[in-house]
Order: sequence, then structure tokens, then C-alpha cells
Amino acid sequence: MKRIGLLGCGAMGTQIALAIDSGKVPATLTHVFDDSKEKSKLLVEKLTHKPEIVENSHLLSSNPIDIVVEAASQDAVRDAGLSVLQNKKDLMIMSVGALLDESIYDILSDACKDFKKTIYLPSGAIAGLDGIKSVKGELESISITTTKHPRSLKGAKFFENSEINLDEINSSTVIFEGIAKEAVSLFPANINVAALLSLTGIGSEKTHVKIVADPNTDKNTHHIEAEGKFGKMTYTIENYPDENNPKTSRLAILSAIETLKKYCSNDIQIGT
Ligand SMILES: NC(=O)C1=CN([C@@H]2O[C@H](COP(=O)(O)OP(=O)(O)OC[C@H]3O[C@@H](n4cnc5c(N)ncnc54)[C@H](OP(=O)(O)O)[C@@H]3O)[C@@H](O)[C@H]2O)C=CC1
Ligand SMILES: O=C([O-])CC(=O)C(=O)O
Repeated sequence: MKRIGLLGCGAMGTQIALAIDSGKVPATLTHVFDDSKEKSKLLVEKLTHKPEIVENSHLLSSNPIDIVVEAASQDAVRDAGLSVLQNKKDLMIMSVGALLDESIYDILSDACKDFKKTIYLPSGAIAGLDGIKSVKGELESISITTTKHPRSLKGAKFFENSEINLDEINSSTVIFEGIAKEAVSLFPANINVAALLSLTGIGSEKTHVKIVADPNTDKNTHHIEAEGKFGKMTYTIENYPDENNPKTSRLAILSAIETLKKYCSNDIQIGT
């Protein structure tokens, strides 16, 4: 049975932990860490099989586990990612935007090779990465338009230097247009999906992002268009947000759980 350490005990971390605790993921959750001790304790209270709460993120991977699951923040990836691999543990990353910093990407990629460990990036809140991966060599343009309720965009760095007041938006409004590299740094908790598209396709400077605040939506919608010599792919994912964190879609959580199930099981594997 695989042993898992969890970094981040928020909306996603809690659902992942419950999936392990209920046996949906055939593994044992042995250690958890969150910046907030309170959140770690609240999570452990919900579990039948109680993991140990460790005192810092580095202590997760110094324990005898197989994989650290990051469901915290881009900062957590920057702070703890390398030490996980150096401690010879696999790593699953949900805050994928951190990898659009080339120096972080290179350090983690080299460490995978040096320590013979793997980083897993679930498809998160989108679908279709299998197709993008297959046509990568023929891809000429790719864009994502993400539409969320203003409350799902609150707290993003972007608003520190913007005149836009989310509370005053009363119809669908484009609040950002630019490249993925810029988007993930200005909206670190909202557009990790653009990082997934960038890393799968033609990079973060050629992946175009539009972010729309729509007070009349109850969904987190991602509309993706990819075009090239192969033809054209267009798809839209209309996600319900998680009930505890409106920024995060239910699909992102289910995708993390599915990736872990695959990691922890020996079975037939379907898809690219
Ligand atoms: N790949 C994808 O498609 C998707 C990725 N995500 C990303 O997944 C991550 C988890 O999402 P979610 O659970 O909804 O977020 P939450 O905000 O609900 O939970 C994150 C938790 O991690 C804690 N945390 C943040 N930074 C650190 C750190 N450096 N060390 C330890 N704990 C830390 C937070 O504490 P505090 O609140 O005190 O900061 C919080 O308790 C986020 O980064 C989110 O942007 C989300 C949706 C889709
Ligand atoms: O969950 C979503 O819809 C997308 C999201 O927050 C992200 O990519 O960071």
C-alpha cells in the first residue's frame, strides 16, 4: 500500500484526504501539513485513519512516504518541491502555475532525473490535454477563456494594481487578456489550467488567456481553442465550483483523486 503525505489542507486537500480515508484511493495518508495548524487539525478530525500533523512542509518528505501531494499554493511548490525529490519521493503538483518560472521548472525536472522520481500534474479543472499533447508538434495557436463569478476571483494579485472593483461588476466583463506566463503570476489561485495548457502545448508565451468576471454565472467555465496543421479543437468545460472554495472547480479535485488512484493501483490504464 502506497503512503501519502499531503501538503495543503484546504478545499482540495480535504477532499483528497477523504478519498484516501474512505478507500477510494488505495493508500494510507500518513502525514499532513498546512500553514494553518487549525486547518490541519480540522481535516484530521474528519478522518477515521488519523495522519500525523508535521511542523513544516520539509518534514513531510523526510518521513517514509511514497509521494507528496501538493494542494497548497505556487509558493509551496517553490519552497518544498525540490526537497521532496531530493528526499527521493514522488510529487504531485496542483499549483502548476509555479512551473511557468523556467528556473523552477528546470530545477524540478533535473531533480526528477537525478533522483529517479516523477512529478505528476493532473489535468485539473480542464479536459482534453490528451489531444493537445498528441498535436503539439502541429499546434499553431492556443487560447483559453476562463469565466468565473467575481467572488471566485477575489484576492488575486492582479487587483493590487488595477482600478477594477469586483463588487461593482454587474455584467460579464473581460478583466485580463495576455499570455499564460503573466496570467498565472497575477491570478495564482485561478488559472493554473493555463499553465497545464502551456506545458502540454506550445509554451507560456504563446498560450493566450482571457479572464472574464461574470456576476450571472454559477460556474467556472474554461473555453479552449487550439488550431494548427492537424485541424482545430474547441471545447468548453462548465465546472461547478467546490462548495468550500469558489475559486476551485469540483473537476480539479476529482482529477487529483483520479491521478492518485492511478498512481496507487496496478491496473489497466486508459487514455494517452
Ligand atoms: N491544476 C488545477 O487545475 C487547479 C489547481 N488549483 C490549485 O490547487 C491549490 C489548492 O487549491 P484549494 O485547496 O482549492 O485551495 P485552498 O485555498 O482551499 O487551500 C490551500 C491550503 O494550503 C495552504 N497553504 C498555502 N500555501 C502554503 C504553504 N506554502 N505551505 C503550507 N500550506 C500552504 C493554505 O493556507 P492559507 O489559507 O493560510 O494560505 C490553505 O489552507 C491552489 O494553489 C489552487 O490554485 C485549484 C484548482 C484547479
Ligand atoms: O478550478 C478551476 O476552475 C481553475 C483554477 O482554479 C485554476 O486553474 O487554478
